[in-house]
Amino acid sequence: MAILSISSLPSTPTILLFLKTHYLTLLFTFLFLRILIKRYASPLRHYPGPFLASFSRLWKVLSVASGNTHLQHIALHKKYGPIVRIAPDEVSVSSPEAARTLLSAGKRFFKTNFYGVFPPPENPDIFTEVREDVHAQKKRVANVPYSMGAMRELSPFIDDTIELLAKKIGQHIDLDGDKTFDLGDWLHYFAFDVLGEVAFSRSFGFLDEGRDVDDAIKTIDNSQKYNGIVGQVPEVDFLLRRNPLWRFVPWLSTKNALITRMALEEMGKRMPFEKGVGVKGPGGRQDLMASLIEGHLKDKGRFGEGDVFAVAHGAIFAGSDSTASTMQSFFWHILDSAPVYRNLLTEIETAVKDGTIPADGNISWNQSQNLHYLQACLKEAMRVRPAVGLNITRLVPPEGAELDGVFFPGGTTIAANGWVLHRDKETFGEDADEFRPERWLEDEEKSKRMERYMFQFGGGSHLCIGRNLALLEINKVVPRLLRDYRFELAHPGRPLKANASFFVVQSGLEVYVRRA
Ligand code: HEM
Repeated sequence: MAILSISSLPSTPTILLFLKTHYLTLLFTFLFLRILIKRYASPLRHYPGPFLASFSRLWKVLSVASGNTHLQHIALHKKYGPIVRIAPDEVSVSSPEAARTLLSAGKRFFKTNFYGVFPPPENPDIFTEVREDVHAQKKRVANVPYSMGAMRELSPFIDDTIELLAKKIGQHIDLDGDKTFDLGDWLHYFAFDVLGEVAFSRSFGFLDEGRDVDDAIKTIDNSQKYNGIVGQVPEVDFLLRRNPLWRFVPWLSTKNALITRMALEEMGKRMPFEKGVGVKGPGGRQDLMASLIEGHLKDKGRFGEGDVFAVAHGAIFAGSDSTASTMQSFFWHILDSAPVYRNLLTEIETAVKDGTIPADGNISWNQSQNLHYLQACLKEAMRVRPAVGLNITRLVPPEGAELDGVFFPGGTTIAANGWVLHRDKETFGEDADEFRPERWLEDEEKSKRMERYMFQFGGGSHLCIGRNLALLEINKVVPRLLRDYRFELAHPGRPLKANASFFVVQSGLEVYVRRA
């Protein structure tokens, strides 16, 4: 047997010379091999999808950066079927049954690192906390102020905000009646001001000033764009926002943003928490911050001071664009369809005549629940245009798991997109792509089944904590506006502009408005 002597090995300078002269060939060979391994050595290799996605997460980054990832996912599933590979280790599923299992509490499909990119990085809140046990502890405290009972206590402050919105619409009619009115913007201001009242017993002043005060909406939207894109490659966050050098770039700091400032100011006013004095909002109001502080005082170890700030701050981030987007979708759809708008107005007018809802002033949650066609329109708007446009993602537990009869290996990321799930024909009917509120009123059993597969608020242990608040304010403001005003799209047939960053941020809901 020939023995290789040390002297026959290439010397270091020879290796360096080889690397220097062939580095490009080596680089391309390495990249080519990497592509082959990622694409073919993966247990997900059998699933179809875009070529780029089979070996790189770049497809996801580009998709989110385009702002159209929701529409791209609908198209992907139409082209490739129910399971599509959207990254080397990630598939998107279109089956609502699979999504139900994926989001079910106790099935151990935990959140991916995508969520960890959302601020504040130093103290995760309920949305961003990916450690399931820590999340459960925090959510137990935060669930209290978000219950429907607690929300209804705050109802008078939502009523005041509705009054202000109605007044502003009235002023527009008196001064500029023949000009268009951007209903979408005003609904956004409304959602923001409600959150200020609910969280801190203070209005943010958006409706008062009729503008995006301190560019708060813009700041959130820009932050969401960053979170959405970088969330696809979360490790990049350590080079950017989590990079200690980042905080020395003053214009990138969000410390001075209106919401952060207000949350910190309110916390400051109610300190020191230990004494339990002054914990409530002005006038002794039990607002979100007061409840969170009380939760902290009960168990400081599990719900720290940082959590009080993070959860209150997170409410504004998670609750404003989402609620605004939902109301914008609702109004656009009902105004885009003359028969739907006519039916809705007939229902409202009849309800006023028979006393189901009052002829003036605000409408209560219970009264609104009796407007069945309105409820159907709302569900249908949340079905065809859910406010979350990016994928909800979860990791398959290490031992692997089955979703709707298909086994996925441990560590696979599973993505589910509401825009895709809500278009499932088996569940919602052959015309699932269309906005048709009547589908909710045809058959009680069918309606219950559809309800089971609605994901506009997520599901399981991560079900949206703010859904009671969002539904309460929507159910109060929408029938009030429909009763008191008549709207007409300024650009009939023109779709809303929509950009999915995490929520679908929409614009272009311009209307003509007059008194009813
Ligand atoms: C119509 C309005 C809203 C919609 C459509 C909506 C939608 C959602 C969805 C789909 C999720 C699940 C995300 C996931 O698992 O990846 C979620 C979670 C969450 N939402 Fe909402 N949301 C709305 C309003 C609100 C409001 C008003 C607040 C707070 C004031 C809020 C706070 C949260 C929080 C904190 C979470 C994280 C819950 C958890 O992981 O346990 N949301 N929301």
